[in-house]
Amino acid sequence: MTDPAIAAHGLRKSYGDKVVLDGIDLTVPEGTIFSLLGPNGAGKTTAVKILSTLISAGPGSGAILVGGHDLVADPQAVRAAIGVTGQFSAVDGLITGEENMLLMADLHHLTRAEGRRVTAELLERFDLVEAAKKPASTYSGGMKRRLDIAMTLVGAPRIIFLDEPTTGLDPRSRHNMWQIIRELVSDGVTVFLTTQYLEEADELADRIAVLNNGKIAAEGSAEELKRLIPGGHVRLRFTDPDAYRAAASALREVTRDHEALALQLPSGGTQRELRAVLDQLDSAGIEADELTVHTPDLDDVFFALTGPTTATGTAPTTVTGTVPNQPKENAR
Ligand SMILES: Nc1ncnc2c1ncn2[C@@H]1O[C@H](COP(=O)(O)OP(=O)(O)OP(=O)(O)O)[C@@H](O)[C@H]1O
Repeated sequence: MTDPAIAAHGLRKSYGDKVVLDGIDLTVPEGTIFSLLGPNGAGKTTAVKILSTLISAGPGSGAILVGGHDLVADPQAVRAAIGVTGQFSAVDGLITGEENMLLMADLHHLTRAEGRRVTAELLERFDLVEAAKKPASTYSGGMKRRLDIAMTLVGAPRIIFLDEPTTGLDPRSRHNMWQIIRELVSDGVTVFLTTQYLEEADELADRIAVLNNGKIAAEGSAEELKRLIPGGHVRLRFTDPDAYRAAASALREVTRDHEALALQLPSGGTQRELRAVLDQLDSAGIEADELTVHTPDLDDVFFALTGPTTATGTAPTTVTGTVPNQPKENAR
């Protein structure tokens, strides 16, 4: 197995007596997308700034390796391996998109010819050829983000930090950005993504960590995180009131909805659990008109892990633990 792209142990940071990161561990395998989620002010940007050498980690932090280089001992090597696009764009609005790109090429000490080649290639890839000669201040939000990422790629980084890359973008531009991120990863780039959009983490991330009160409250794939939360259920709907009543007495632990002639059973939605329900109905000779499986979504996970109970100091869960709060009713 190759070394992880990012391996941080006991990452700490405080501002005055406010502890922002309270000794968190982060491991991101190469060529994957890792998403750090958390409410406003949880410390996501702080983590990105530390890992990208913009600010130093707090005293007492453990070893932090980025691209295999020690952050403290060799920050230059880390900087050479990474690209960062923050919440505030590096794009200079007074010059054209192309000039912004060429400036980046200069900063990376590319030769003139190489700078022009890379710029042309990236402008093409990010659909900015038509706009290339216009001042960047005239670009839309989506175009500016694309230019920002294109500028980050001039130095061919192996690890990219994207701090809320789609905030403020419309749905189409957001989907375009997701496609760009997927393409980066298929080229072998590692992406460290912070986002407030749970749907974005769900779509993109191989692994997600939820940051709350300075700690990682839970970490896992989107599916693993969803399994942490109670609230999955199976809903059976009937058109025949007799069938509905028969099913309600045949099945245990059901919640009844008389008006809709619907029954709801807690279930993780696994094949085995579904088969058990269907077997019970079969042996009672009942057929449901509709069966739907509802699984908790990442919103439920987020609310459960970052809710008021955890904020008052109750120990949050880990991926193997149990979640203290009940999720909101899953309305989707
Ligand atoms: N330079 C600083 N001086 C003092 N406090 C700071 C500084 N930078 C960040 N903080 C505080 O640290 C906490 C974490 O901030 P950070 O920007 O990392 O959060 P975030 O999770 O990225 O939030 P958001 O989702 O709102 O961007 C906040 O309470 C913030 O006010």
